[in-house]
Amino acid sequence: MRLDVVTIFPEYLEPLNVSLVGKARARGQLDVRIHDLRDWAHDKHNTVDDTPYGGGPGMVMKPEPWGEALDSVIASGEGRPTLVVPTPSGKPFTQQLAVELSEKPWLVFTPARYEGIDRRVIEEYGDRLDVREVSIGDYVLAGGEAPVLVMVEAIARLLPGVLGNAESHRDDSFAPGAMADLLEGPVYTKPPEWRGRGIPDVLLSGHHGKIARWRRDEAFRRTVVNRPDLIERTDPAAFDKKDREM
Ligand SMILES: COc1ccc2nc(C(=O)O)sc2c1
Repeated sequence: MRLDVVTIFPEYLEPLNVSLVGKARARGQLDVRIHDLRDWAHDKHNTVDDTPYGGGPGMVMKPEPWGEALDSVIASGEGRPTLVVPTPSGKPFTQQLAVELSEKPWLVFTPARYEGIDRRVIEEYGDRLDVREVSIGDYVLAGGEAPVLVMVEAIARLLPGVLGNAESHRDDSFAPGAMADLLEGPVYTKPPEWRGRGIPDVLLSGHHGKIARWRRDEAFRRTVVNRPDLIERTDPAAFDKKDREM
């Protein structure tokens, strides 16, 4: 997968050089290119914003630098990328969307600052590309760079060979399957006792069926407490089937 990010804060994307994404880049599984939008702002001050038509607070990102930047990025690759536009007014970023985007050959992210990007940019590229306007959640941020980091991690970990243990996907919170809409349950590791706290006996029993059932029950319990909204979405039949397999 190729992945481009156009931003006025390239340094904000430094975390894409480390850990899971950094290793995937080093292995050649991910081709990440970060571009400074100001390289396409040609006035003396590399201006990328201006006052909003119709008045109102703040500034709006000008269409010209974005148009030149996106034309340049798109011309530098093969085929047509999917444009991912982080915006508070976008559709929710979900695990399902992460899976869908992880199957695309080329993503271009356009994190905004100020009050957002002139609407005509989205319309211009929406005429020829698959454009996804996406929000990572209902809270107020100052720009789209942090959402890009979140989305890239969620997407990159789904790429073949990026996560060491293929099994790791299976029990992810929100991953497809009988645990599809349950949160992950508690996890434990050595030492067997820590500050007087031990390990649940079932995890030491070696009985895989009982362990699997305990983990599912704990996931269910945590979901009821923290995300009761997900319980309605869980298919009881999948549970019964899973019970029979354990
Ligand atoms: C000005 O650019 C912004 C501002 C807030 C914001 N919030 C996002 C989110 O995903 O919630 S993307 C985004 C972009």
